[in-house]
Amino acid sequence: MVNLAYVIAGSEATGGAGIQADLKTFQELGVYGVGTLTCIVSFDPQNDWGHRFVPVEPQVIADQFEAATSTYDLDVVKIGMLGTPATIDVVAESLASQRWHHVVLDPVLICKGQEPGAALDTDTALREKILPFATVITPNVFEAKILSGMDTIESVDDLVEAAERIHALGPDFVVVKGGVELPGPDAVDVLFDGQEITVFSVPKVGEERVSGAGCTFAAAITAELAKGNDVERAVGVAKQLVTEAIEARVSSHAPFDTVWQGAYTD
Ligand SMILES: Nc1ncnc2c1ncn2[C@@H]1O[C@H](COP(=O)(O)OP(=O)(O)O)[C@@H](O)[C@H]1O
Ligand SMILES: Cc1ncc(COP(=O)(O)O)c(C=O)c1O
Repeated sequence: MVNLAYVIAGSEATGGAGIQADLKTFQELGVYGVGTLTCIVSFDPQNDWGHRFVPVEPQVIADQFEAATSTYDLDVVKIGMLGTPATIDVVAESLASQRWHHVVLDPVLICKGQEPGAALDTDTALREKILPFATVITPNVFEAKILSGMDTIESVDDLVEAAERIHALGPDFVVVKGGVELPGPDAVDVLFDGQEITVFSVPKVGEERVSGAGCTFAAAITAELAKGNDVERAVGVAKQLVTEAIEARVSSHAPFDTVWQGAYTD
């Protein structure tokens, strides 16, 4: 039987993050990936090679959704970067038209190419319109602070408190990722299912933030859920895969500091 997973996310032109990383991760885990593109992120030579962000027209997003869901029976979806309130509106309407077994939300707020004020609008729209669909949400420390209202997240106890607060917003499962942001030797994530906390911890691979790690992690959770695994097992597989991917990128001396290239090829 072919397992299918769906992703609604943005393109990150170097292939390290975004829908490219999502689809590669699905493939790596033996799941057929179907994708709907929400925005295009590239580098802007006019702006110190910072991010250039272009949203896809809402109607085109709706059309892609219709094509994907009328062709395949999709009931597990990952939501990555949406980017604007208008995109969030159309994705929320589309999600409401189907029944989902799992909706994995990676609450990417904005990328560097957007005005800082855009994060607030996007945050409000995500909370109001997409969060109610999420069965699993995977915030990093920055996103967890915004969603939980906590000023600081600096310890495993803080990750736990953030997970509990975010759980109260509605998702069935919350994974708060400490990553390199949490001080200490380990990359720690906590999963809260409303009753129990499970801690996933590995020694940090370097100290730098790795672009694409969050996309790969949430995509791996999604792929494992599409295979019928439970959330705790899916997070365990995702943690192992993302750690190996970061190790591979570091040891392969990828040409770009913050983007892992060829993570799965060594
Ligand atoms: N340097 C690292 N070494 C090991 N694991 C890491 C490292 N950086 C991030 N991770 C892990 O990768 C996953 C994605 O985390 P993170 O990078 O915080 O997400 P995001 O890309 O959303 O900021 C988490 O499981 C996190 O703990
Ligand atoms: C389209 C897109 N999606 C997602 C992300 C977030 O990537 P991650 O959190 O995995 O580093 C980025 C970051 O640049 C992006 O450009």
